[in-house]
Amino acid sequence: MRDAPASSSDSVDRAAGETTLSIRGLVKRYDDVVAVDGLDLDMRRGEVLALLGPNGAGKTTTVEICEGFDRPDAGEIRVLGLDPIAENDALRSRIGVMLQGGGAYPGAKAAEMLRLCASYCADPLDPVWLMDVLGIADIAGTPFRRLSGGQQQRLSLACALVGRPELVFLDEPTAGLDAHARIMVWELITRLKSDGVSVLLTTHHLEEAEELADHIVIIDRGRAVASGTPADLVRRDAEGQLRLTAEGVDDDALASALPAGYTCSRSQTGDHLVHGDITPQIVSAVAAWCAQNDVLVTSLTVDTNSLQDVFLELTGREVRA
Ligand SMILES: Nc1ncnc2c1ncn2[C@@H]1O[C@H](COP(=O)(O)OP(=O)(O)OP(=O)(O)O)[C@@H](O)[C@H]1O
Repeated sequence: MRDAPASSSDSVDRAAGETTLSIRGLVKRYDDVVAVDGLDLDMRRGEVLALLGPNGAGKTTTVEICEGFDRPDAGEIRVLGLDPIAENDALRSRIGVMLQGGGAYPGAKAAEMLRLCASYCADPLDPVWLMDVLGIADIAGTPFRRLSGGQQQRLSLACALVGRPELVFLDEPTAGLDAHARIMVWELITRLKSDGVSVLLTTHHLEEAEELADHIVIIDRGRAVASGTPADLVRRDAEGQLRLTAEGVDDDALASALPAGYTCSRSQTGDHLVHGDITPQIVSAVAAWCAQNDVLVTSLTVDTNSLQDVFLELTGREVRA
């Protein structure tokens, strides 16, 4: 990445890598609401860590405590080895923060805002180059309040990155972005990672976490309910399973066409799952049954859950306030 933060490593060995963020036993209460309830978390240098969870799960609270914007009620937090409250001055120049909802002066022009952020940094990136990379060069003279939601998001991201941070907190960085802008942000995050920058990202887009994250932690009601690589999570409980995506499948009829002991069920996302010893003959039998019953198969895969299945299984299907 031209003009980007100094490089250190390309890939991360989780066991061996240097810890850039460590959270132990984090608790945060707001009156009678327990926003974070004994959370443990680790991030390594050059790693993209995605925090997933339903609305109100405690993601933003966790991120804001790591940034030093809020005090924990209990627990130990170290960001780049520093206490985010007691050592905030030393920490601030080493991290980048993209808040949910911006945090900008409404009348300030886009380029002015970015130059102001750059002026606080010892060795900033070139603001003109950064606006170009993020596709917002042509709104440089536009006041913040007149920018579209997606342009405001990208400007906030530029402000988070201009100081060449070692660790970046991105709270829902692609919320409200169109497909082109989202891909641009994904490419930028990938480039940051390859330059050794650690990225903590919250998102509601599960495919974003699957695409970008080295490690995912799913949070529910302030607690980590699962963690692992995207591949680990989708393999969870999936051994001996064939997934069929197709309209018009009767699970009982399909099961009765297979040898004794095989069962069929619906997944949380509406796919059909065949359980049992999945052999080439069983895959072939399922495909043959679909052909005989005029069922068009759009996907047939072995031994995986979707991340959405795992997420819904762990956090339930009800909509949270
Ligand atoms: N300043 C605050 N005062 C009172 N309650 C708060 C405050 N900040 C967060 N909460 C509560 O703490 C809980 C966790 O909120 P948080 O914003 O951390 O969740 P989240 O996982 O980021 O949610 P979302 O995905 O909706 O952004 C929620 O019940 C929320 O209402």
